[in-house]
Amino acid sequence: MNATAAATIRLDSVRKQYDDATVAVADLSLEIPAGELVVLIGPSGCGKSTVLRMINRLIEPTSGRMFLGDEEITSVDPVELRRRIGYVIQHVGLFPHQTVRDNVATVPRLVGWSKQRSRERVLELLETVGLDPARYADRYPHELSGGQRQRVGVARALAADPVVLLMDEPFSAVDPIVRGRLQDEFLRLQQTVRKTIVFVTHDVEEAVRLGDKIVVLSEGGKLEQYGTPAEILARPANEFVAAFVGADRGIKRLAVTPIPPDALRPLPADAPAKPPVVAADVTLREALAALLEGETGWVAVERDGTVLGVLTPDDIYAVLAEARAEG
Ligand SMILES: Nc1ncnc2c1ncn2[C@@H]1O[C@H](COP(=O)(O)OP(=O)(O)OP(=O)(O)O)[C@@H](O)[C@H]1O
Repeated sequence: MNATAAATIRLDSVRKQYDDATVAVADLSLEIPAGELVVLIGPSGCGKSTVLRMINRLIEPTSGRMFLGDEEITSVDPVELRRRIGYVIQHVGLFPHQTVRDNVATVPRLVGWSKQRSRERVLELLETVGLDPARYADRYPHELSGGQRQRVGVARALAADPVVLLMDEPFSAVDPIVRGRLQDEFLRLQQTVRKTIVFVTHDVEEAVRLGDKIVVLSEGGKLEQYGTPAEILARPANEFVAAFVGADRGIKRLAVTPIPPDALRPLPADAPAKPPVVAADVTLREALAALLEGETGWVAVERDGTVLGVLTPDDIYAVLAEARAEG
């Protein structure tokens, strides 16, 4: 897929105060690098959606400035701006009386693409999000499952090749299994399209799984920490972040910690012919899952068919304890 260059998003002392004096976002400065997926998390009401909706000007900031690349977007025409920014929300908001094909073609048509170009783009995108166009393009939204509707929502948001994608709890209305699958697909999609994505969730696990970086906000849109998932789990900046990411952050860290090659032990002489095995590039979480499924009490780690060594539960524990001590 031909991707338009992604753009850096910069917020400079952005504030939103409502008429009733509620300060949703007090004074937020933040830079989201081009092509990265940054997740906003924080307790309910802390201003996550407000931040997102200020970026596409569905909510007008009270003060401060916002930039897309070098362009200040605080004062551009909001309708024109929104054509350059994809937006996906929890309940998708597909047009119920339009087919999947027409829903996805909404923005390409608005921006004046030819019928032919729009049609090709729709087919390409449906394939990309895992929906066979022959089966689904002419269905209506009510003829789809929740997960399929969410995929159409993502395809629609990507249709006119936006420079930025804003996603507000896009996967929280589907069951955990479908959510896991959508997250996996979405990560694969991001590998291809490399958009700048701002993703809101209240789910720490989702943030850790998807985010290149995570922004932890507290009430009033106050920035508590901005860092990679591994940094935030290993070294929460303060009590607020530690409490928010949870007492089980050791477990969560498994998902962002690679297998350290120097922690491997030699393959035991009495190893069975088919021990549990994982590839060397998976995380400790996958290694632990494979280990727990087998009966050996360890898991073999291999690269290109060669066993590099084995990992035991004690080794996994030691890696986490070491990282904690460093933090
Ligand atoms: N129109 C409004 N008038 C006054 N206050 C508002 C208005 N809209 C939102 N707020 C307040 O702004 C704050 C931030 O709301 P926002 O929806 O951004 O939070 P959030 O972090 O996305 O919450 P959640 O996780 O519950 O969706 C909340 O305290 C909310 O009550």
